[in-house]
Amino acid sequence: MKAVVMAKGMVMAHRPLPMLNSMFSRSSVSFAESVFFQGCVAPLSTLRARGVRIRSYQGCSSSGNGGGSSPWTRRAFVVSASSSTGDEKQPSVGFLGLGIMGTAMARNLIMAGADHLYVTATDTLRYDVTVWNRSTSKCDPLISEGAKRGESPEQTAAACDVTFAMLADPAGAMEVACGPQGAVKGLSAGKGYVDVSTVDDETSKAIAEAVRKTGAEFLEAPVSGSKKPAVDGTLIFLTAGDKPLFERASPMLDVMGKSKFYLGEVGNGAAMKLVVNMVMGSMMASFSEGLLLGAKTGLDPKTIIEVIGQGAISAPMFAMKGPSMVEGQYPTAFPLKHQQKDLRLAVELADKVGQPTPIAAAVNDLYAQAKSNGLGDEDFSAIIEALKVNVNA
Ligand SMILES: NC(=O)C1=CN([C@@H]2O[C@H](COP(=O)(O)OP(=O)(O)OC[C@H]3O[C@@H](n4cnc5c(N)ncnc54)[C@H](OP(=O)(O)O)[C@@H]3O)[C@@H](O)[C@H]2O)C=CC1
Ligand SMILES: O=CCCC(=O)O
Repeated sequence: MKAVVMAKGMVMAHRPLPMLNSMFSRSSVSFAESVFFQGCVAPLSTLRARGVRIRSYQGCSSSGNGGGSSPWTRRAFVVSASSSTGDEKQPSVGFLGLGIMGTAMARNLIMAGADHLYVTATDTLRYDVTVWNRSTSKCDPLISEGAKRGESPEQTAAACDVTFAMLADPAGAMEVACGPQGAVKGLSAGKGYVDVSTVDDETSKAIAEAVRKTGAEFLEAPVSGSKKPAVDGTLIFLTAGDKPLFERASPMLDVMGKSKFYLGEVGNGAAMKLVVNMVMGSMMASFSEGLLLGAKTGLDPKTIIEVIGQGAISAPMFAMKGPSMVEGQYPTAFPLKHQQKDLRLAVELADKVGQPTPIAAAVNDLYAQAKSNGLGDEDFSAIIEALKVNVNA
């Protein structure tokens, strides 16, 4: 069993156990007390009093050497430990796809248990996490933070009770689930596969069918919320599929998110996600047009953002992205290429069910053009650049 003893979001680094022990036994006991009272880190004595045997640990620091009056201020630790009984089975969790979202989500699973440290020793780190990514180097930071390395999606799914997948698009999700070394090959009765990628309903249904043929259960669970909510563990899960898996995976979803919706049949989660992102893509394009039109008429874009922020159309997205858009900066949280993929999938879904979506269709064309102009890896707020090009053309 491992115990996580840290505040969420801190940067990890290795430290030897003797150093940890000496930190808590010498004059820096004040560190242990002060951090404990801030609710960040439990002193080792507290862990031991709760029956946890310390084996080894990794230290971490949020800001260089701590930056406070004590060199240990704002430091925290991940401790590999065993309980005095040692007979609990840790649920094993696989995570396939360590991009912007997957890395942050898997990290929260690795860190799970920090909030429970004060409850019982057996509540310390609840998950034994195995990670896999196509570009293997993306696994390294999480391995150093306590995860195991998966050799392939197949091997990861075979080794884990529940496996999550967070892939770029339908093709990636299919490849990882059903490809030659796909997760489906490692699944069997009793296991679960949770696809949190944003895909269309047909892809999700095809993966569900392949998963269920193995006897395993399937849940689609695309997320609303971007990089920061993924880091903060405040995503919104839009789930559908096998209810028993929803229930089994709920504690894991709660580690990564702030809320979850269960929407019934597979396909409903995908549809809900596409509806939300269709609206979001149009909002961002419209906001961009407003900023550029205002600027052309001589208005200060910062004042436009302030006025919008106080009225009925205020949105956290405008307040968050607007100031950097005005500066021509687009730090990537949600890549533009993925926003275009979601618009394309939403328009295809609308076609399939016979619902006109002329606004989304036009906005999709705009994002597609921005992507072919080299903006695909920028944040989707870079759509404003495509409008600058159009206006000048
Ligand atoms: N970023 C965001 O704000 C949000 C994104 N989403 C959705 O989540 C998903 C992931 O997004 P994000 O993390 O931003 O994307 P990234 O582009 O950062 O990561 C994509 C991941 O997919 C992997 N991948 C792509 N194609 C394949 C393939 N054929 N086989 C194996 N692996 C593949 C990549 O592997 P490799 O590293 O090897 O390239 C990488 O791990 C997307 O569906 C996106 O629409 C949902 C909510 C918010
Ligand atoms: O799919 C990406 C969603 C981004 C967000 O909800 O902010």
